[in-house]
Amino acid sequence: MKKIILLGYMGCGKSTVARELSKKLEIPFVDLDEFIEKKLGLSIKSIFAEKGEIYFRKLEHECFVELLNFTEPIVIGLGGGTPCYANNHELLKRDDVLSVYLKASIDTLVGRLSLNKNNRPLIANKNDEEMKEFIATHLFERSYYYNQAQYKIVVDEQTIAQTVEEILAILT
Ligand SMILES: Nc1ncnc2c1ncn2[C@@H]1O[C@H](COP(=O)(O)OP(=O)(O)O)[C@@H](O)[C@H]1O
Ligand SMILES: O=C(O)C1=C[C@@H](OP(=O)(O)O)[C@@H](O)[C@H](O)C1
Ligand SMILES: [Mg+2]
Repeated sequence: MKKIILLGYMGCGKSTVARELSKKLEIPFVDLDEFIEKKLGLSIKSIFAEKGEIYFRKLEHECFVELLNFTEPIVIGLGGGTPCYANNHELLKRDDVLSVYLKASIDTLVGRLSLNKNNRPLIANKNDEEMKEFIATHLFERSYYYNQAQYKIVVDEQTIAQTVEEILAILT
């Protein structure tokens, strides 16, 4: 079985959907952010604050490559920025991976992230209005990279279970 990689903007549901998908498939789930946090013994928030974003991006690339070198089947939830740095988007096209972009609209993302921004250093200090403006621009800049995924699912009207089912349908 190929390694399954979920990508997309912060709040699109990568971590949540990847966890549920791994249960259904009975294969391990690794969240790239959690893998990095365990490796350093620091939260993503602390890595950004203490070491800076460039340091994080280098580490994120190394950890992504390390996960891709696992030989067993695995579901990987990327961080929102992963495909957009260090040519990581090229790795989404490998024959041994199945990459899926979970595409969410600006309104969906703002709705989810405004309740859930404290551990996301890029948006932690923004109010709802600033966040909408930021996400609109940022999503536009990042879309090129997200669209390098092999598959795309529009998740706005979907429950977590429905998104999982769509990914399972791709696999069959
Ligand atoms: N239909 C849905 N699909 C995925 N996540 C959803 C959905 N509805 C609400 N959520 C919530 O949105 C948040 C998505 O966060 P998360 O999985 O951490 O996203 P990401 O890892 O892409 O940043 C979670 O709190 C999750 O419970
Ligand atoms: O979009 C980004 O650049 C980031 C997304 C985060 O992951 P989630 O998409 O899981 O929130 C995390 O990797 C870090 O805060 C940076
Ligand atoms: Mg996540």
